[in-house]
Amino acid sequence: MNTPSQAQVRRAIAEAQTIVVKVGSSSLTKPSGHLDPERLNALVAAIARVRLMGGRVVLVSSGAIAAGFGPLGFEARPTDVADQQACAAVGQGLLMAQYENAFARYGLRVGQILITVSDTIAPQQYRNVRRTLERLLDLGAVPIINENDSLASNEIRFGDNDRLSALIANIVVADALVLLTDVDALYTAPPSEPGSKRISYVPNVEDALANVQVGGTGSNVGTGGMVTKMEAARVAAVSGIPAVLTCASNAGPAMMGDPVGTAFAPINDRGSSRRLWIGFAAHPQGTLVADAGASNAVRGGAASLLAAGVLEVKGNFAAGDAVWIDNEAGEHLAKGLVGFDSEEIPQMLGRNTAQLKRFLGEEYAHPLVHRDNLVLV
Ligand SMILES: Nc1ncnc2c1ncn2[C@@H]1O[C@H](COP(=O)(O)OP(=O)(O)O)[C@@H](O)[C@H]1O
Ligand SMILES: N[C@@H](CCC(=O)OP(=O)(O)O)C(=O)O
Repeated sequence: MNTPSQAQVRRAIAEAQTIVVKVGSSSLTKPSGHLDPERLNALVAAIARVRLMGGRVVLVSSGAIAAGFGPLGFEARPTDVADQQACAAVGQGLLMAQYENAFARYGLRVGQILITVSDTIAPQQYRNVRRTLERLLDLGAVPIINENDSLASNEIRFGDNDRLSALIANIVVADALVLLTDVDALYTAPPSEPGSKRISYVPNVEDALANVQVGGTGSNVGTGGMVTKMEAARVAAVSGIPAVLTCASNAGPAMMGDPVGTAFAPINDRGSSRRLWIGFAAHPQGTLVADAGASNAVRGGAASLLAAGVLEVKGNFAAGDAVWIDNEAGEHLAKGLVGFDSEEIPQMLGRNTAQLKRFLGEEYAHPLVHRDNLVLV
């Protein structure tokens, strides 16, 4: 696709029907570990304006831990995981109570959704998340999403809401992603470094990653810093979704397409949300090893993976799970959703469609991975 101009990207954001807005902890809370109602109310006012003009907004809000540690008597954001989970349990309630009040002033309802990594991986849960979000939006509510910090174990956490917001933008097929933080834009280096310069437009985020020096969080409550925000902008760009990054006080102008913060151009056309999910979220549970012919066909991008071209199956998985498709050298060629359980596949290997039908029955005469469920890596 042709690289759009900054004005085109800003216009696309202004015209977005469905917007995912992500706001960081430092934009909603005070360093003492309490909510900052004034700043939260200002953000709600900006979102309500878009909502009342007919836009659909999904809010991914951090801040549970940062709003909970003060009321629980901690002087600073705790580092112990159980402490953090307890703070999140308290802070999430406070956060939602404040959002509910603030949105109610505009006659708007909010709906809380707490997500774990597995909800974006397992196909059934993914479909449930999607259906609930769509229904909330259809009913005019503002879904407010956070990671389920109190239940997620450390090993299987997103840990930051930046990447989660990009996945949510895919799930709801958003037209724009707005990343709100405590810095007004992306800089060529962390703003604390002398000489760092503000960047107002990133035509290709993958190229920019090589030229920008990104650092960790600048506050005592944020988590991912600019690294995870750039990753979120990259996932959005690759998914065909324009993004803008700026400070929370610029939320209104950012959503209106004004030239604030840093705009990121999409670098691909929009894919189907299902394919994007396979590409970004689905965790492969096993591997199908393709022979040379099947490897070429898969690499060509338009072919299904047939049992006749598969040499080996590895791992335990069920029909519908994601699997790697590797070549004989063990290189990953593609990721796909497999049509059969791992135990069913060995008897199918090397057989063409007619043989599968004759020896195993009609229900086996199908590709192992259909091309619609396959994404090249
Ligand atoms: N190249 C950069 N440009 C802008 N900010 C950067 C850069 N590298 C690191 N940062 C830091 O990232 C911080 C924002 O990330 P973070 O603290 O995680 O915010 P949030 O809580 O909003 O998610 C900024 O305050 C800034 O200090
Ligand atoms: N889920 C955590 C926040 C995680 C996170 O991404 O924080 P931030 O870097 O402030 O966006 C919470 O609500 O405290």
